[in-house]
Amino acid sequence: MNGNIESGTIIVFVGTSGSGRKTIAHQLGKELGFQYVISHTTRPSRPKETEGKDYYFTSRQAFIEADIRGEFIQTVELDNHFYGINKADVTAALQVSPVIYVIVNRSGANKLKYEFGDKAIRIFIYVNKQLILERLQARAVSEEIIRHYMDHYIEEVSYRKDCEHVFENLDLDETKARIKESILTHLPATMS
Ligand SMILES: Nc1ncnc2c1ncn2[C@@H]1O[C@H](COP(=O)(O)OP(=O)(O)OP(=O)(O)O)[C@@H](O)[C@H]1O
Ligand SMILES: Nc1nc2c(ncn2[C@@H]2O[C@H](COP(=O)(O)O)[C@@H](O)[C@H]2O)c(=O)[nH]1
Repeated sequence: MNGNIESGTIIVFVGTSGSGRKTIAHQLGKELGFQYVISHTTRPSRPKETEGKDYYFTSRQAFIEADIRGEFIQTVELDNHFYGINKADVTAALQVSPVIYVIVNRSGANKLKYEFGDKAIRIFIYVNKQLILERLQARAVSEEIIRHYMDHYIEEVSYRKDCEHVFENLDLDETKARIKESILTHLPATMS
């Protein structure tokens, strides 16, 4: 393992935005007792998002200053907004649970793989572009967010070849069951 990251397993949920990553990650995290590491972001919060639950929403200046102090394990800039995972949040989460999880894009997944090595398990979740569009429209998501998801689709979907496990999320319960089974293969039997 690189850097000073303590030993522990990190489940990295990655994939195409709108494919159901958050739904699956949080439901499995709750079921299996994994601790979530909340990202920090400079993007404005969206309807129904809560500070300290979905993200830590922060100003651009505060984010940059924290980055200069070396507080982030990884950062990315997407559509003029910064996102990052704070090292102290990772440390704190690992004190609560030996298995933690994050939801990030491909560059974040790459960096976490580099830092955690074999202890990072990348779970790639996707559905086809048309299905994402239909799901977003059914939820009356804004045109701006839909465009944001669609713009990054090709870049994100091509990352699946690099991940430890890949899942198409058609039936939610079935996908969750398959992901759970895969995750458990990486953990001691006492955790199942
Ligand atoms: N298998 C499924 N079938 C139908 N709808 C689903 C399925 N899985 C998740 N959804 C729904 O799709 C929507 C998007 O899911 P979610 O927010 O979990 O996606 P995401 O990939 O985390 O997206 P984001 O990029 O916003 O983080 C939610 O309304 C969720 O309830
Ligand atoms: N590399 C990182 N990616 C992150 C982080 N937090 C969230 N994300 C990913 O960014 C996109 C856009 O998110 P949105 O909430 O604005 O739609 C999505 O793929 C997230 O999973 C992070 O800390 N690092």
